[in-house]
Amino acid sequence: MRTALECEGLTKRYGGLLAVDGLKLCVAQGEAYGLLGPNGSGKSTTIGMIVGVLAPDSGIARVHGHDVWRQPRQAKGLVGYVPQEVALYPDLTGRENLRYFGRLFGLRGRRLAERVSALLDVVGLADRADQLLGTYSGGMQRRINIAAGLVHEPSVLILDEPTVGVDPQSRNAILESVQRLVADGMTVLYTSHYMEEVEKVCDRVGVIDHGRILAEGTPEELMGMLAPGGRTEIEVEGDVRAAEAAVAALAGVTVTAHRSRLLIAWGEGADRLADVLRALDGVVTVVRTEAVRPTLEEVFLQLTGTSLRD
Ligand SMILES: Nc1ncnc2c1ncn2[C@@H]1O[C@H](COP(=O)(O)OP(=O)(O)OP(=O)(O)O)[C@@H](O)[C@H]1O
Repeated sequence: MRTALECEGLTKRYGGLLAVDGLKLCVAQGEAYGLLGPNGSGKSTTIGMIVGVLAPDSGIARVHGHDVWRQPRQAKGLVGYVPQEVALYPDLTGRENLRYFGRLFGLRGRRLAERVSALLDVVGLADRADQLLGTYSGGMQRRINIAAGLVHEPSVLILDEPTVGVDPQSRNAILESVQRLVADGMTVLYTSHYMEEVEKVCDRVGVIDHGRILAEGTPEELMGMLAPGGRTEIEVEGDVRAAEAAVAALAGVTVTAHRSRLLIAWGEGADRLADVLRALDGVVTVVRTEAVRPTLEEVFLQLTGTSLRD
């Protein structure tokens, strides 16, 4: 496994505020890593130090082994950075905007034209390419911003909350573009405070708060931390309170009732659905049983005691 991106002891203070606190991060080549945390948790500050626009107080960030501060040219050339703010020209078309960024990176002639066309395809905007950027929706402008971050063929793409404030259709288009890039081998660092996004796009997720990674793992691993044995929802017909009491009498099973449904949390390694169904026999009619996946939001709540959307 080759490391594409690594941070060690990365620290940044703003006056008395410790925004990023000794952060350690390692992203393998071809991996999509999600930094998931609420507003103010230190995501943008971390990214600023990785892309070389913010000087760390201490610690180091490396891209393919190049120190971002000691070898900035090599490191920055390998990174495509998509900031939260759209930094484009409204009076140029989408294609002209991308041509402009391509020229900044030394592309000319046919190579530039081909690269721009390919990028318009990646972000799904080929059909709007020759209209003025000012006529695009906010979400479309974000997609051109992503294409601009890719113009110099970086090996690592860093996206800072790329879907904030965009309409659902554009949000899906953005997620699909990132998924396509990952499938084609791009290394991605993706920040978000939406767990369903990092679940969809990322192989591994770090939960960040107060500038520290609190937990790290695949989305499944993070969810497994919450209810080790998983949970099951059982829809019943009849006296749901009597059903709740019958299940509560079983050892090692936690049950709560909501309307016509029982939510059952199993203890570690103990899926006792057969026992539960036996306990319900003659008390209520079981209509449906379904395994429930915990959300990353619940994981975050458990880790930090605060909601992800604070
Ligand atoms: N230039 C600055 N001066 C002072 N404090 C700052 C500055 N930039 C960020 N902060 C503070 O540092 C902390 C981390 O902010 P940061 O922007 O990195 O978080 P974030 O997770 O990216 O949040 P958001 O999604 O709101 O951008 C916050 O408490 C923020 O208020």
